[in-house]
Amino acid sequence: MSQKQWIAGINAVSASIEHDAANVREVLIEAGAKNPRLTEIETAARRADIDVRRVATNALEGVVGNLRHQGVVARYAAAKTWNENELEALVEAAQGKALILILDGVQDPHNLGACLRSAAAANATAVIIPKDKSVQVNATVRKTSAGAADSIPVIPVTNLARAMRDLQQLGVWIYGLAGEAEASLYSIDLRGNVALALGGEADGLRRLTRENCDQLVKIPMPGGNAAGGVESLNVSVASGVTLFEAVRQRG
Ligand SMILES: C[S@@+](CC[C@H](N)C(=O)[O-])C[C@H]1O[C@@H](n2cnc3c(N)ncnc32)[C@H](O)[C@@H]1O
Repeated sequence: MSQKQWIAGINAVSASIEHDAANVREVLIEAGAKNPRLTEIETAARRADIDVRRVATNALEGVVGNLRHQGVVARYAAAKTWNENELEALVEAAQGKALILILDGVQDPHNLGACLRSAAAANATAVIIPKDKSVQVNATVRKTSAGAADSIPVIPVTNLARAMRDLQQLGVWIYGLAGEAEASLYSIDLRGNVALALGGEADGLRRLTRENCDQLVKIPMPGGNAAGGVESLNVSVASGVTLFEAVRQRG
């Protein structure tokens, strides 16, 4: 069953109309707004047979709260939601080339959105997030992901350690990304069934997650601490670097 979600902002709404009009149920535009891009959205929505209404600003805020809406929001029938029972079929369908991103406790919706965008661009199989202690896919994540939140399977799991063991049973090798690891990302083979586990902004990989990885690897930072006082990369940057090393190796 699909879920109704609101998306906000000029780029997000126009992209949804352009790429996925069938799932856009309704567009609300701020009454009296003069921005020509809003008029373009109105025209595109009407052309795609989507209901469009001009409404007061507080009606827009009523549906998306504090999210920056730039005068336009859309009610979107989001893509299918996934659950952990579907992981096995996804891994099997990848035919020995599953590429899974595990995000252990990412809190910032912009970071999760950026990770999903990179994962979709890398043609990853799925992204796994814990149901607890992690931001879930919400309107901000959807907006930041530029549509990826609805194109890549995002699987919230109740027990991340158990999901990792299930993946290992399916023949998936799990690499944990940790700045203090001995081995370098560039020394490992990422061509088979692999999962890449990254930690949240403040705490990194939790102990149990770390213990369930087959190997920990680092992204070498030549400047490191000495150069700019930087101890680690942002989780979305680290995800992008790691996913695209896998893409490079897979040719
Ligand atoms: C902002 S960092 C977390 C920093 C956190 N204070 C810690 O102690 O790990 C978020 C995640 O990005 C990944 N990461 C960041 N820099 C990395 C590096 N140089 N090598 C490997 N992973 C890195 C790790 O998975 C980390 O948990």
